[in-house]
Amino acid sequence: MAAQKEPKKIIIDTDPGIDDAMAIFLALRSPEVQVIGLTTIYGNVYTTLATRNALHLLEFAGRTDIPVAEGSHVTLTKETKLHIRDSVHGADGLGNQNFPPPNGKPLEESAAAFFVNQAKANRGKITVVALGPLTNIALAIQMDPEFSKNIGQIVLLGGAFAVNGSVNPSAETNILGDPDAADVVFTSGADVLAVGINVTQQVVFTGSDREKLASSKGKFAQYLNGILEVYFSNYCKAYNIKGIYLHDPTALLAVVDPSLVTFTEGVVRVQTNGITRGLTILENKQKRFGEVTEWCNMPTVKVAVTVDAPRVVKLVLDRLLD
Ligand SMILES: O=c1[nH]cnc2c1ncn2[C@@H]1O[C@H](CO)[C@@H](O)[C@H]1O
Repeated sequence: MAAQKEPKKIIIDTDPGIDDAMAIFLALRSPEVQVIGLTTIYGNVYTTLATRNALHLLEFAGRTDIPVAEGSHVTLTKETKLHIRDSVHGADGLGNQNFPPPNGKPLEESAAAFFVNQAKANRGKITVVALGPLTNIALAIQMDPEFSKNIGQIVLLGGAFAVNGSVNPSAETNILGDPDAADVVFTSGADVLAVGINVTQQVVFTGSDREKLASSKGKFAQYLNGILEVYFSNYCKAYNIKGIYLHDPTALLAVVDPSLVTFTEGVVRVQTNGITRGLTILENKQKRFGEVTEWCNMPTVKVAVTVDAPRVVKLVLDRLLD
């Protein structure tokens, strides 16, 4: 028998968030990964609520052994006017289900310090799965010049490569949340895989998939079926579809099983101002430009280009139904 591979140590940077909750439960149900911490960030909700929801989700899962480190309340440039997506996720971020407040507390350590210290203690062994704006990771990069070398990989849900954004035609939600932080992360030299909505919008979880959750007796399936109501109704209004895009779960599963996506490689820069603020531009190498550009001599990243959508949906159901 082949030797059992050691699970990948992951830290999930999250703004829970309905599809974040789905991704977190998938991680907890996947033997291929070991969740060593959650870090929180604003995005779908404000950071304080993200922390509360992260603690709540771990308590629901019976996994209070996993620490939560609270992240930044402001963007990298200290902006406080944040883009919060509570219309998509409900005012509480978790589908307006009136869950009780958690008993636990976050660590004293900030999310950025947690990243720096964990990466130092486990050189090259940690994968960050980033499901919200990239402020905490940019702060870790600024805090420790060795961080981008110490961290194993950063798999992030973000960007809209050559397709319209999700907030406006140019920008995807997480990148628009903190475009300056995203540009720092993309140009940091770390091993980055960006899973953008050009890929995740191919992964549709339909009403009949949701019915499978509803008829399952599993506690995760039941919980998710409840919080998904708000998410489905927003997608019906926004995209006129009877299904939802599995953004965060796809990024998480790309870590669990890297063969689910294919990727290309190149330099990515982020527009940080103007009407296209939040736009992610990948240099596709089809042309050697005659002049010096903002993409020249920058480290490359991986950008997902295809996904095996049926296999992602099947894996989601396999892991969540029982
Ligand atoms: O319809 C939407 N509009 C804005 N943000 C969304 C929507 N659906 C999900 N997300 C949130 O934004 C990221 C994907 O761009 C995901 O992290 C998800 O939690």
